[in-house]
Amino acid sequence: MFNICSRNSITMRNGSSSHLISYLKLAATTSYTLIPQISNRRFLSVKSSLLIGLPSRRAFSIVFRRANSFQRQQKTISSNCHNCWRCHCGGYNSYSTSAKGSQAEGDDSTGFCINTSEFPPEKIRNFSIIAHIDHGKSTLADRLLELTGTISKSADNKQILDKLQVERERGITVKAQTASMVYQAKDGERYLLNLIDTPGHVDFSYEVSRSLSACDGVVLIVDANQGVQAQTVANFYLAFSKNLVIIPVLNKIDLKHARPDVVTEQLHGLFEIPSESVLRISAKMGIGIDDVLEAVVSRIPHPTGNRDLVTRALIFDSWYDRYKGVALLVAVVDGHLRLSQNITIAQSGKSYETKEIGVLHPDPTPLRTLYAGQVGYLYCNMRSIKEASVGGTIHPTNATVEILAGFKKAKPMVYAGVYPMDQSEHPMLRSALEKLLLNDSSVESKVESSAALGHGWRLGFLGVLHMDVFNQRLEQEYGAQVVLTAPNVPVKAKIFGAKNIKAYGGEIVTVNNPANLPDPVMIEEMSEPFVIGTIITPDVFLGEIMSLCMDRRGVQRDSRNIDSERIMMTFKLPLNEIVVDFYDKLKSITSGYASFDYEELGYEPSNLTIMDILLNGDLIPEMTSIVHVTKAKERGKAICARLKETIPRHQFQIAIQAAVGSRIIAREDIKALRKDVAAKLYGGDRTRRDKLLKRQSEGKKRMKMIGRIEMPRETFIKVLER
Ligand SMILES: Nc1nc2c(ncn2[C@@H]2O[C@H](COP(=O)(O)OP(=O)(O)OP(=O)(O)O)[C@@H](O)[C@H]2O)c(=O)[nH]1
Repeated sequence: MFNICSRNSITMRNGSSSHLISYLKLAATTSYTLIPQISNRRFLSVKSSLLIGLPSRRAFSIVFRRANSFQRQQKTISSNCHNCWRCHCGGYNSYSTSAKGSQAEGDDSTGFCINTSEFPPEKIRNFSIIAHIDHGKSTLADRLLELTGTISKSADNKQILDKLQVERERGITVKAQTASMVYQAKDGERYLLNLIDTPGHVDFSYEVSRSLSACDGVVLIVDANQGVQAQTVANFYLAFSKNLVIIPVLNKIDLKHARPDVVTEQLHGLFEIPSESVLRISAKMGIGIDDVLEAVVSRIPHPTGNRDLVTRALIFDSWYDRYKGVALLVAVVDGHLRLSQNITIAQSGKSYETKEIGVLHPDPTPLRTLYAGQVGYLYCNMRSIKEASVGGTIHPTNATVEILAGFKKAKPMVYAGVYPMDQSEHPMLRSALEKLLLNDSSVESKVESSAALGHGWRLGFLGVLHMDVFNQRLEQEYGAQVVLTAPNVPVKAKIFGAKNIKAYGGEIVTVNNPANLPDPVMIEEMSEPFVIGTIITPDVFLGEIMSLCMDRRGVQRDSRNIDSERIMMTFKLPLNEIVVDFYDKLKSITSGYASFDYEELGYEPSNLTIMDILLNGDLIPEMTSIVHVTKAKERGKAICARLKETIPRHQFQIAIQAAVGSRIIAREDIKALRKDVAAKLYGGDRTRRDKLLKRQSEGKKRMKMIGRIEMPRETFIKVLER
């Protein structure tokens, strides 16, 4: 009997059940028994659509067989196949075939029935793929998975590891993904390769830096056409600073305009990478992929852990499963992690029993043990997100171990308020946020409330794209409709006067919400965050880029040619000036040829001021912002004009004002709705008409003094939304 170890789950993720149907048909017409790799629930949820077109009741038995066999797998793992994660039989059968069903029984030639205990640290390689955005990381990951037989070859394999809907829609990776695969190297040995595909955009660099902690080397991809870009530089130095082995790879050599020699020269000039160590591949066409695998095996060192020591595992990611609770992604450093083992998280001191343990292959694939050097996931009935600490050390309960170095906490660059559309949805939004925050540990959250928007949260993100993606994930994955307020960067205020310092709990107050800024009379000095921005561009755009940066209060630090046409410039820029639309502007003036990346420089004193918005003299705290003195007028005018467009006309005139202290710096008026009170007059004395008009204008004056400005919630949202 054969098991058909298909890549069904991948087919499902792509939104098509056609492959699965064909396997089922195959199973129905032959004597095969299908034991697919996807979870019970997903399988059963698509059951009805799978049954369409299947010939007999046999199809039913296949479906139910799957459900039963999965449960059996949890309970009985036979001695035949202790750690069989490849064929997923859980010890139920000794041998299996590939998805093509072409293997004969007992044929182990492509590595079926893998026992993870076979792979001591020397036979393991943990590596990440890093690159500038769109240089081909996920495409290379697809080819590596195909070549190692982890997934079956198919034209449908496009960015398999980009699992989130937002990633598929935007075509970018936002979440690092892990996949384990087995590779038969040219030296005749079989290696367990744990690959982590990382995001390229600077806003997700925390994902990259966390992933690198579980790796011993990286594959640095550079597009052979575009050459070195800003994030290539940032990623290179990140890997370099962590002492990781770097395998430089030029991708897209199939492109007509590829310039592999020029790009190799760039790598040599910028990073002193020897030209002969640079691999040339085309991930799309599948050229040179085995060279990458060979380089991974031969150049990247194996993990240094020891199986005989007390277990220590580093938690480097987590996510939430609706049915199983919190999943932890771990890198086992020493010893081993077993099913039904009592473990403790050193940082929290809390203990659990492991309920499921496995590897991502690339879908969660249960097994019994994870050994030193291996990377996998575990469920341990953890329900609360507060218990899961990314960067934490797992050890056996009752053992004492040295805690592993964790991660620096991510420093949010941009803050925004998140409120439910309707306050009745507050509990639902809270639960959605908790789950998503578990999945994205770089987001900071704090409860806050606003008179206009009710109870909500102030969230800190690594950038505006990060904020957008988070918002989209809240909507798509949790159905939460939220109001996102305009993003702002944090500022620091230095307070003076012992009494004030005591009241604010310190001399320096970090303000994430402009409405919470201490009274300006108490502030001695304000500082804002600065960054070092790196721009790589063809030199013809030099002039426009210089004026854009200067307009954004930038100061040039450095400039150097990276080849005969391209230049790399660095600027010191205030984060506030680049956070929203700088990159878009840069792309538009350079027709998309420039790339931009930045790194934090810290806070520096700056001439900042607080700008209030008043409606008929009343302060609207939600609209308060902190701006540079030189930009206040421009910003004030823009906000007043936007408010004028969105506030509906009232019976009385509305003055919209932007003020810095007591000085009004911008003003717009919304004219009153005019009722023709003299309409019913037919002739008569002129004084009768004047009297009516005078009474009307007095009424309006009174209304203006006591009348509330009706700002429908939607109006508020429109102005606050970016
Ligand atoms: N011609 C050609 N195109 C390629 C090659 N590799 C990738 N691409 C294309 O480049 C685009 C980006 O590829 P991805 O694999 O998504 O790039 P990425 O680096 O993972 O992107 P992010 O995750 O967003 O940073 C896709 O349209 C791919 O089809 C290649 O070798 N040749």
